[in-house]
Amino acid sequence: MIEINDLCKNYGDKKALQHLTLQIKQGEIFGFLGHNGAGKSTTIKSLVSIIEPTSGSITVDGMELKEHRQEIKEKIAYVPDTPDIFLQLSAMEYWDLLTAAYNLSDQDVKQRRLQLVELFGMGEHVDGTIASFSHGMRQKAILIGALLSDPDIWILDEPMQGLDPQAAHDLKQLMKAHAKKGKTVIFSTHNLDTAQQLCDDLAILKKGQLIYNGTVNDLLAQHDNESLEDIYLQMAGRQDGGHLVDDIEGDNHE
Ligand SMILES: Nc1ncnc2c1ncn2[C@@H]1O[C@H](COP(=O)(O)OP(=O)(O)OP(=O)(O)O)[C@@H](O)[C@H]1O
Repeated sequence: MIEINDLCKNYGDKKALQHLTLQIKQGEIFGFLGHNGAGKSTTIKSLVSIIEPTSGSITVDGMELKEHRQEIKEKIAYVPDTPDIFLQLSAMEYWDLLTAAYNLSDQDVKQRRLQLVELFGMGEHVDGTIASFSHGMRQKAILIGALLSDPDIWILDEPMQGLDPQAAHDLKQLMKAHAKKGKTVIFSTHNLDTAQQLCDDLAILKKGQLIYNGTVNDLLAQHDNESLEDIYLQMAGRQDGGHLVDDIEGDNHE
């Protein structure tokens, strides 16, 4: 169980996260939704100790993150929202680096790495430098690296971004299978269909504040016959901007 209690993050005057409180249960797939700048990555980076919250706390299995940082880090695999890292390394060198950083033996990860490379169709690219990869191939290389160690908690920041439909489908299957094993999967997305397909619970953030926390089904049940997109846009979207597209493109419906 992950508990986020009254978490706040300020960047100067900017309140990126305001009093966020929620729980993420072991074995569930938990999704963060929200417009650009809503605070999804700030929450995720706080969970993986990349940024220090201004106030509030995070506990993982009863352990306070501030006091058990290393122990908790070892339970987590993290995929950042940009795959443009370690560009000068080859994919294999990058995976070897992670294998060493996580204290895994090459023997332990070899089979899993081969399986992941085959699944994501990266076989012919293992010796290519990450700099030479397309955006989607970089994303696949980062995903394979993160998933090498089969950790208790996956935290994936917009993981489908740039993936082709096959890879996106395969990743969703992996996420479901990981949760089915009793492990926890946390991800952010802008894709509402993906959220609807995968999430046991979700949080919708707006301008750093939590505006919904619960199941997709409960959210749909609260709004008779409306699509998740309509509900989401009513909750998180612009209140008054219906005329903007017509203003830009001209209203041809006279
Ligand atoms: N390093 C930083 N310095 C200053 N402000 C920041 C920094 N990182 C994020 N912010 C601000 O904090 C707010 C939340 O940003 P965050 O990256 O968490 O949003 P997000 O929901 O992940 O957005 P997106 O969907 O665009 O990735 C934004 O207003 C952003 O400009």
